Amino acid sequence: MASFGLMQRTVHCPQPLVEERSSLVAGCSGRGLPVIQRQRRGVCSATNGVQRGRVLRRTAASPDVVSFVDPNDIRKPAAAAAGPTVDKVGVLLLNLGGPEKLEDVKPFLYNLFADPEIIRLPAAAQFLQPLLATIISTLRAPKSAEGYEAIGGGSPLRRITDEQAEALAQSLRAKGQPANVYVGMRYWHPYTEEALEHIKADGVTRLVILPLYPQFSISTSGSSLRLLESLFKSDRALKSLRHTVIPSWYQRRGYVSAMADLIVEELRKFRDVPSVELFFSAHGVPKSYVEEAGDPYKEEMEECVRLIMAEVKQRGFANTHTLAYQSRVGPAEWLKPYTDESIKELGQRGVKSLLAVPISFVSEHIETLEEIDMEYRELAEESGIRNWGRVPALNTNTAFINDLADAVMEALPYVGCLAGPTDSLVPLGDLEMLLQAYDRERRTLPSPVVMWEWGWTKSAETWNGRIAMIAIIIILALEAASGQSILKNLFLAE
Ligand SMILES: C=CC1=C(C)c2cc3[nH]c(cc4nc(cc5[nH]c(cc1n2)c(C)c5CCC(=O)O)C(CCC(=O)O)=C4C)c(C)c3C=C
Ligand SMILES: [Fe+2]
Repeated sequence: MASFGLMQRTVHCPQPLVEERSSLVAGCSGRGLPVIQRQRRGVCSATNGVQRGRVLRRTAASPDVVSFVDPNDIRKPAAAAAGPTVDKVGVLLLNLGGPEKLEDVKPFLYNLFADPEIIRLPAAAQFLQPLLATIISTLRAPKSAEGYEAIGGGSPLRRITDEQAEALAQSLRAKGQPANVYVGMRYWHPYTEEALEHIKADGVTRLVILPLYPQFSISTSGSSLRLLESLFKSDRALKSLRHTVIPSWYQRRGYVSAMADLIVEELRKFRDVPSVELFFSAHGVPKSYVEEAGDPYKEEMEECVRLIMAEVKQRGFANTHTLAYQSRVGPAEWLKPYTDESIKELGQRGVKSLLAVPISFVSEHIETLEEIDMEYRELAEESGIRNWGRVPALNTNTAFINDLADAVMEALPYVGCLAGPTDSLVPLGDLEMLLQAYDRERRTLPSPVVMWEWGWTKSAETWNGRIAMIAIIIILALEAASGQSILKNLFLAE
């Protein structure tokens, strides 16, 4: 596995470092300042206490959170740096976005497949990305549209995310921390760019960036953060906006407990509760993201499930569980076990009752409403599973939203602590650091959709790109001539 230094070795953390906590509580004064947090509970992921010159330290807000601090990166505390300006707090919720009407499906898919974090081509072939995105979105659109039609003609994601934003603003107000909450979607309206325009127009002075994905993945939070980084770099006003990022929060007690509440509530609806298999279905990612680029997603997912199961057990339920990965797109290998294969296998093993728990996402969306509720439910029935249940997404669950509000308040003291004349999104290279932790070399990833990686030298890479381009032109020409879709079977394999 390449370039995944932060996650490679773990050391057990001693008890909270009390002296350091107090200096950090006081609004980032002291020697070094807390920045992006690679969070672990009980166990910290660290090499040996120092990571590329950065000191690992517990944060004030969360004693079980470890921050990376570069002792050379000392800037003024946020309060002092703010001067006399009126403090206006903003929270930017990052999400994926979804087509609201059937006509939106194709352009939405184009945006998704044009994202280099979804299909990362070799350098020499990057100019092909728009062409590929056009081809793939055109081929995928009918199948996707069928799914969106089955759930009422569009994605509920925008509505639910807006409701979450409103609920979060209310919760923050109730906790004595008023804030404007903005929604920035990656692939559909309201786009991240639009949210940033509002943030500037409203005169926000401190911004907390909160991806609505509990676990970090290159393809989700990573993609949104990379986009933000480039937008911040190219805008003078944004460059000086003090901000911090909460990269993932799957291990927060409030989130884990809210998930356990929902699971237990659904479990109790079964007649024979102990026999129910808890079936965590996570969104998949290509295996190469994890194994070649060091995406922490799989590790965070497994830990998340472990924490939720521990909480469920503590509440007196000793049910067995399975974690599987759904929604594979294209022919490349994704994280295993696949949800469909797992369901069949459970059926063969004689499981008769199954409670599906969607785990990668906190809103209802096409993959819960169509894939799980319709496709997997049918498959479960065919596999002999007679009793089926599904845990709802958290949406605006009060305990969950209150926990997000706590996360924002815990992050606020760190906003802008290290902001200085730097180009990086989070103070002084910490987005860089976060992204480098899994993706230092920005290696070419075998695309989830098409693959032609067989070179390993610069010139081979160039030739791969050229050959790929020629191949695509030939395929397009053949398609045009024959009127038949040659690529279709590839992309619609799932
Ligand atoms: C092709 C690669 C894809 C990767 C990698 C991927 C990762 C990933 N996605 C989510 C959450 C969502 N995905 C949604 C839609 C969606 N995602 C892909 C492809 C990849 N996702 C496609 C092609 C689509 C469109 C729908 C379809 O055709 O299947 C959505 C939006 C759902 C909605 O209601 O509109 C979400 C949410 C996660 C969490 C994730 C990796 C961890
Ligand atoms: Fe997806």
